[in-house]
Amino acid sequence: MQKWSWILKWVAPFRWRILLAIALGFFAFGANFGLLGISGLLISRTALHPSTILMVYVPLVAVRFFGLSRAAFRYTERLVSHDFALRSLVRIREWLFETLERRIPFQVSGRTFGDILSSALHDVDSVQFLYIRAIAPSLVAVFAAALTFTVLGTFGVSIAVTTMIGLLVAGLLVPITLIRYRQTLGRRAQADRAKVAEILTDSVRGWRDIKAFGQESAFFNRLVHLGHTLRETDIRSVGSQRIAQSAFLLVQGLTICAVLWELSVGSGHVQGVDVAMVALFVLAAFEAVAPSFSAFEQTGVSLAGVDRLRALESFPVTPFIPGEPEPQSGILTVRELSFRYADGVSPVLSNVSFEAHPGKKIAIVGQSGSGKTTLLNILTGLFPYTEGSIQLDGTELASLNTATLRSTFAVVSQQTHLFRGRIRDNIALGRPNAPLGIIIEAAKLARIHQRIENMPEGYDTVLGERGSQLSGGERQRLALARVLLLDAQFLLMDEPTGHLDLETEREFYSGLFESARGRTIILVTHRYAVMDQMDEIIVLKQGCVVERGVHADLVQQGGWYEKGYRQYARTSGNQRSN
Ligand SMILES: Nc1ncnc2c1ncn2[C@@H]1O[C@H](COP(=O)(O)OP(=O)(O)OP(=O)(O)O)[C@@H](O)[C@H]1O
Repeated sequence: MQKWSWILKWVAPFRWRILLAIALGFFAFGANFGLLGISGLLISRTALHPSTILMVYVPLVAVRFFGLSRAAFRYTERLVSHDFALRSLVRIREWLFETLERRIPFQVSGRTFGDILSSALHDVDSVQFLYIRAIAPSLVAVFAAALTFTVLGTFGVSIAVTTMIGLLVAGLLVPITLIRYRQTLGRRAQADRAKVAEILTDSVRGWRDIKAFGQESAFFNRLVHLGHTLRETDIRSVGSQRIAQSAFLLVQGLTICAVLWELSVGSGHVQGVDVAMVALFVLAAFEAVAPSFSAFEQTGVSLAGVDRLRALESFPVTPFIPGEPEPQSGILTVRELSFRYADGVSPVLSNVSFEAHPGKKIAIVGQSGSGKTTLLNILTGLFPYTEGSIQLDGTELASLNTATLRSTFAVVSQQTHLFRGRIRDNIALGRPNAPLGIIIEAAKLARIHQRIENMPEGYDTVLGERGSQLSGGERQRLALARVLLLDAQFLLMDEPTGHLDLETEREFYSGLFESARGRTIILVTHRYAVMDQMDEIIVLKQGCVVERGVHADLVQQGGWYEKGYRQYARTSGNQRSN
C-alpha cells in the first residue's frame, strides 16, 4: 500500500491531466466500439436494399463521426498521457538526484555507486511506464467493460454476461498465467544479464591485466556462454508472448461464436439485421483488454523498481545545514571520536583524539582499513558522527553550516576526478567564477602552471576523459591547485601521491608545504616520504590510536610505525638504486 502512495505522490499534482487522459482513452475506445458495431448495422441494412436512404442515413453519419473522432481521441489521449508521464518523470529524476546527492558516499551490501545509479535510472523510467502501460489502460478497461455491458445488455443479459466472461478470461486469466511463467524466465535472464554486465565492466576496467595474464579467451568464452543462455531464455520469452496473443485471439473468437450461438437459439431479443452489429460490438469490446498483458508485466517490473527506489531513502544521509559560509581559522579539536557505519557493526573508529593548530602538519598512518579515510570523511561532514566530539574553535562541527564546512576543509582525494572540459574550469571547480589571474596563481603554487602553459591552448586546453593527456603527478598537482584556490584553512589529503614516483612525490610535497603556509594540513598516507617534516604523526590500528609523536621519536619506539618505516625505506632504497 505504501508503494502505491509513493507512486501517487508523483502523479497527484497532475490529477486533472490524468483524468482527461483516461476520459480521452475511454472516448477513443467508445468511438472504435461504435464504429465497428454501427458499421455492421450499416452493411446489413444496405444488403437488404432499403427503399429509402433514410434507413441508412443515421448509421452513415454515426460511422463517419466515430471514424473521424476515434483518431482524434486516440491522438489527444497519447499527447496528454505522455505529457503527464514526462512531467512526472522530471520530478522523479529530481528526487533521485537529491536522494543520491545527499547520500554520497555510501556503500550498501557491496553495491557500488555506479551500479546503484544505473539501476535507479532504469527504475525511474519504469515508474513512468507504469501509468502509460498499466494504470491508464486498466482504468479505461474498467469503464469500457461497463459500456460494453450496458450496450450489449440492451440486446440480452445473457449476451452481455457471455461477453464479460470472455473479457475476464482474455484480460485476466490468460495474462496472469503467462506472466507467472515469464517471471521465472525474467528472473533467470536478469541474473544472466547482471553477470554479463559484471564481466563487461571487469573486462573494460581490467583489460591491461587480462591481456598481461593471457585471459582474453577465458573472458570471451564466459561471455559467449552467457550469450547463448540469454538467447535461449529470450526465445522462450518471445514464444510465450506469441502463445499469449494466440490465446487472446482464441478466446475472442470463442466468445463471438458463443454469442452467435446464443442468438441462433433465440436468446435475447435481436432481429436478424442486428446480428452483425452485435458480433462486431463483441469483437470491439476486446480492444479494451488487449493491453492487459503488457499492463500486468509493466506493473510487476515497475513495482519492483519502486521497491528499489524507496530503499535508497534508507541509506544514511549526509547532513546538510543551510547558511552562508563563515570564515574559520582556528583550532580543530577531536575528542573521543567513535564511528560505525551501521548499528550493530563493529566501530571503524574508537576513541580517536587529537588537536590540529593553524599551520601544523599532521599525518595519519596505519594499515589498510584502519579508518583513515573514514576520519577524513567525517571531518568534511560527509558522515555524521554521534559519539565523541569534533570542535572548531570550540564550536561543534555538526552544528556548522554546510557552506562553512566546505569553505573550511578542502580535500585532495586518492583519485582526483578531472572533468571533460577546459583546464581552467577544472581548477575553478569550487569557485566557478574565479578570475583567470587567481586560477593561474593557484596553478603556480601547485607547480603545474608551466606544464599548462606548454599545452596547445594553455588554460583553455580541453581535457579528455578523466584528464587522459596528463600524467598521474600532473593530475594530482591540478587537484592541489583546485583546493589552493579555495583558500580553505584545512587541507585534507587522502593519499595524494599514491601512484607517483619518489621524485615527483617529493616535488609535490615541497610545492604543497610552500603554498600551504599558515594552513593546517592533515595527510592520510601509507608512504613515509615526508614524515620527517610532520609536526605530529598519528598511527591508527583497527580504528584506535596506537602510537603518536614525531617521526624521530616513533622510529625509536620500535612499534608498528618503525616496522612500516623500515620496510618503506628498504623499498624506496631499492627503487632509487634501480
Ligand atoms: N561507505 C562505507 N560503508 C561501509 N563500510 C565502509 C565504508 N567505507 C569504508 N568502510 C569500511 O570501514 C573500514 C575503514 O575504511 P577506510 O576506508 O576508512 O580505511 P583506510 O584506513 O582509509 O583504508 P585504506 O588505507 O585502504 O584506504 C573498512 O573496513 C571499510 O571496509
